[in-house]
Amino acid sequence: MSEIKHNTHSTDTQGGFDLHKTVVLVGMMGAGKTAVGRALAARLGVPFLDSDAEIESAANMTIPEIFERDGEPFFRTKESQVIGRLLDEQKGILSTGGGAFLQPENRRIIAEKGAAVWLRADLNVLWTRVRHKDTRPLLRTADPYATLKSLYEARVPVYAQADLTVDSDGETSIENMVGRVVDALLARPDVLELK
Ligand SMILES: Nc1ncnc2c1ncn2[C@@H]1O[C@H](COP(=O)(O)OP(=O)(O)OP(=O)(O)O)[C@@H](O)[C@H]1O
Ligand SMILES: O=C(O)C1=C[C@@H](O)[C@@H](O)[C@H](O)C1
Ligand SMILES: [Mg+2]
Repeated sequence: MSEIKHNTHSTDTQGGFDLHKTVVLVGMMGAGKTAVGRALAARLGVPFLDSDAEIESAANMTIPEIFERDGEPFFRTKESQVIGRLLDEQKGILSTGGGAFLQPENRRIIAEKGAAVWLRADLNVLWTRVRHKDTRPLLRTADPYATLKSLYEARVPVYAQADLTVDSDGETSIENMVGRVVDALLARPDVLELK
């Protein structure tokens, strides 16, 4: 009987991975930075960090509460501090908030200490993922779709400055996205290698 040969693919890896720098997930609200980031960290066996979650637990408030009480500029300052600290503390997967990569100083520190991966998704896909949730203060407007669209148009050229882009279409499961990100990262041996 002939032996069945498998392609060498991220999903077949059993020997583990060597992560050389923190992978920083960037992209719009609903891109899957948190959901894909958590599953990616589990796949690679590395810590998962989320700047939004860190800010919420440090403040003991939700992001909408922080925006309401202290304002967006305060949140952005905290976000930069948290991203800087997390990049210094340990290597892992760092999911950022949707606006984090817009700040030039954040892009500089991410480029210096990590590798940025843009999780790209079409506007309509993002909208279906965020429309029923009230957890994004920037979308608390009279026309949240129009707000999402204008943020999308303004931000896409900035996200495109990430080191790598991984596309998510409407049908892509979170596990599939993890496979796509792993494959993209393995093409960058300065970031990720098989053991
Ligand atoms: N590829 C995917 N397939 C199916 N569902 C997804 C996918 N990516 C994300 N989702 C779902 O979309 C919703 C938003 O995802 P998530 O919270 O990870 O986005 P985010 O990029 O972290 O957004 P934010 O910038 O607001 O933190 C979640 O319910 C998540 O499970
Ligand atoms: O896109 C944004 O600017 C934001 C996205 C979320 O992750 C949070 O960081 C906050 O709601 C702001
Ligand atoms: Mg998130």
